[in-house]
Amino acid sequence: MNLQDRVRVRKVTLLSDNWYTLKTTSFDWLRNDGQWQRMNRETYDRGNGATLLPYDLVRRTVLLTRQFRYPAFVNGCGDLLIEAAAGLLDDAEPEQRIRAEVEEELGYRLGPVRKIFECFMSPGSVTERLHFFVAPYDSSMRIGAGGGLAEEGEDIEVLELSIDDALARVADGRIADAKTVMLLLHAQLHVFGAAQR
Ligand SMILES: Nc1nc2c(ncn2[C@@H]2O[C@H](COP(=O)(O)OP(=O)(O)O[C@H]3O[C@H](CO)[C@@H](O)[C@H](O)[C@@H]3O)[C@@H](O)[C@H]2O)c(=O)[nH]1
Ligand SMILES: [Mg+2]
Repeated sequence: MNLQDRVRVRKVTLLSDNWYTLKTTSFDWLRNDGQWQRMNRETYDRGNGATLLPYDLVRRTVLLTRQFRYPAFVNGCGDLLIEAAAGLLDDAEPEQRIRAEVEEELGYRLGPVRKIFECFMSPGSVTERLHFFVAPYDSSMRIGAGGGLAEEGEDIEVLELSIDDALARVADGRIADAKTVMLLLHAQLHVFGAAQR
């Protein structure tokens, strides 16, 4: 049965329309046992995003960012967060947006990029679909210091790590951002791993 035939939306209420939007929706769901069940779910809509891991196969390095994330801080994170460069699409194409974001945050103008997958990062409450990319980089692509847009409150450090150091930080929890862990494990298996075989 088509999913559209299992959901009957009754009422959508806008709870917050400040920076992004938060809604609560009352709907009926047709359960597997054939019964209709009434539900309420909140959805936080901040649009879709893209993220990218630049890698250097010769030097066995990757480029990451380090920045303050208030929602992580308020949930007990006592350090700046190490993350892959990422940004919201603002209705642009994912590849075009992530290229611009890598220039702003990392200061590199990339050549070809490769899409690897797209994922819902928190599908119980956040609508966002995140597009994942990897791309080779080298020093000739560096066009600036990166750091993000200060006028938007971005205060980003650029971090170049060996892939082994980055993976060690995933293992001991110093890298704890989901998109970044996903990209690094992908790179271990399919980028650096493939290059060794
Ligand atoms: N004033 C204000 N500014 C905000 C607010 N929330 C975000 N911003 C600003 O909005 C901009 C968003 O920056 P981007 O680089 O486009 O996005 P991002 O925050 O890095 O998000 C990326 O990472 C997220 C977390 O991993 C991803 O969820 C997201 O898809 C994206 O890839 C930043 O300048 C940030 O300071 C807010 O509530 N108020
Ligand atoms: Mg960003």
